[in-house]
Amino acid sequence: MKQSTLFIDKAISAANSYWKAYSKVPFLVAMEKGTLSQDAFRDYIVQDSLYLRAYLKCFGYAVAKSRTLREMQLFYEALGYVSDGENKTRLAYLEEFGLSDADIDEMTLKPVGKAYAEFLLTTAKQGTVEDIVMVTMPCLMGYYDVFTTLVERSPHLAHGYYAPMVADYTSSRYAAYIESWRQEVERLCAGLDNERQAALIDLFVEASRHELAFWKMLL
Ligand SMILES: Cc1ncc(C[n+]2csc(CCO)c2C)c(N)n1
Repeated sequence: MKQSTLFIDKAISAANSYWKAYSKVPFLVAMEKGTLSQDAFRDYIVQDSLYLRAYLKCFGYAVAKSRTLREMQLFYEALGYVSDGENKTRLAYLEEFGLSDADIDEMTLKPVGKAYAEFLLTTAKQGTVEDIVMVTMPCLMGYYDVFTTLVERSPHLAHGYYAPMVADYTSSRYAAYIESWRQEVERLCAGLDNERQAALIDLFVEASRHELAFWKMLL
């Protein structure tokens, strides 16, 4: 296979050791085997709901830091996409546990999730649009990678209790969304000098490390 020269693929290669580990974490293996407890899944939905609030704010910062109207629209749309798309499934699970987003507002992230959220928000506050993009991509792209790997390995996941969640992250709509971000990353980062590119890859790797820690925090 011809090796990709896209900037995003360079970043994913640099974070390869983390990405390879995602689908092997105890939480996901238990989900796959059908042994995950309701308590552990509830905890995930709660922690993830809290995490997503920080994640959404990053796109808010990106809107404010945009240099063109097109960039503003890109991040405004990303905010909408994450808030609507992701939310429906998450809200349905939350409801099943007798919780609402208002309840979540009163809850707190565990230290590992908090460290990830703080890393995202510090980068968003201090950084440029490119920094924000590279720090938010491991979440968006990593989930596609994780859930496509999982259903390939265990096709039954496309049907059971976790089906709505699995469908969200493996759909052709989601695949197209990822593809559009791969191209945006290229437009934004391909022309930057080596030093800037290296710094952006470092941010991507660091966010990937936090993603893995988040998965490991859950079980
Ligand atoms: C810790 C953590 N990391 C990644 C995601 C996945 N995710 C968050 S926003 C988004 C974009 C599309 O809705 C995706 C895929 C998550 N939920 N929680």
